[in-house]
Amino acid sequence: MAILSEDELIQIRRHLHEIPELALHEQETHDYLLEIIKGFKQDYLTIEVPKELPTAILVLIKGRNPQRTIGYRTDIDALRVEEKTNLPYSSKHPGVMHACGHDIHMTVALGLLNYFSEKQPQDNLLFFFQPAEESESGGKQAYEKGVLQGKFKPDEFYGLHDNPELPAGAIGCRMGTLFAGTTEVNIDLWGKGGHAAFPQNANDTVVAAASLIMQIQTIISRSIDPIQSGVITLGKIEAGTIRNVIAGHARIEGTIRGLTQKMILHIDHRLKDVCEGIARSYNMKVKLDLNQGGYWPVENNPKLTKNFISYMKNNPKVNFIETAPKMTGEDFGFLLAKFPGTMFWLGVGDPGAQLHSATLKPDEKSVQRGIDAIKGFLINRMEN
Ligand SMILES: CC(=O)N[C@@H](CCC[C@H](N)C(=O)O)C(=O)O
Repeated sequence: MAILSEDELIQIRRHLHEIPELALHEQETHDYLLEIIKGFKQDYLTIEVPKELPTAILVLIKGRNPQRTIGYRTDIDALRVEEKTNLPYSSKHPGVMHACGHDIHMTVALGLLNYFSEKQPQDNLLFFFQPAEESESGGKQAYEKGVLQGKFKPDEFYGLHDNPELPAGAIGCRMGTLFAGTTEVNIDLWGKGGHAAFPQNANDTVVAAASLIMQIQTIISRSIDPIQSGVITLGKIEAGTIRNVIAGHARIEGTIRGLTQKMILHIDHRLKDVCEGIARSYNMKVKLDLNQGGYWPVENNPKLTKNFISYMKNNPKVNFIETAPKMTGEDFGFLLAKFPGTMFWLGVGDPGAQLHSATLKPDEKSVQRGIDAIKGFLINRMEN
């Protein structure tokens, strides 16, 4: 195979968009990626599917005169979102959508891999197609299961996330923290169900959950320094079965965000206090389960990121935009705590939509522009 044209890349992206899969279940995506990668020139490639993480793919391109192994990571999973774009290549998997743009991420990675499989790089290049970014901490799992060891250990690591607010193909980055750390929150309340007409004989978890949700709102406004930042979003609540039965169980699911680990732990701590208070005042069992997994703050390495920004800023073909930190989470944060590197944004020019929205329609021009900018950076990095 020769170097893929922009049209061919867009066809690949559209196919990936049609087959979104949830974390750790990315089998069709994995098989399609592998089929494409096996179609590339194989002379310098070593391809491995780690048995410890079977939907992942590692591809090492042997360098001409390697001084280091440069890692490039893309995530491959999708979200439980029902697509509403009306695109002819909309998701064929009901209730699941590439609403976070990982189809764009994968296509950019394939474009880079395709280019360097034809034009052997100076350094070794490692491509990591990582499952489970949206949940289940695929990056942390890969690290802890020893997937990124031996010849697959990067000396430095790069990865991107698409950004609908930035123009298509623009590169966004900053020194320091790019993304927040997150903690997944699950709260179960157990009271006593009963007849709607006899609340005195029951212990209503809907009322307790409502009170808990309102008290949680005071954590950000009253317990943290307003100059610092944090978020608690409770995205899901379930309780009861029918209007005239008092619910004996309620469940709330949410996520905590903070730009430093200290802030996340502080919010975690306050949440525990509030849950304990609700348990006491409503006389019911409240179980709080907090799980940070691998969603650590994404801290860019100072030296490598300075070099990355300097290349992007000084390249007249790149629209570089210095960005503020965002409260999105990313399990690349865990990998950047283990390997020095840089995470950056790729603009996909869809300012009317947000990540995770059912109408997200990334501008496909971002794919080729992203490949060109990152390819230029990688070549420059290998030469310096
Ligand atoms: C870029 C992005 O949207 N990432 C996700 C990461 C999920 C974090 C974790 N599962 C949580 O919800 O806490 C995000 O929601 O920011």
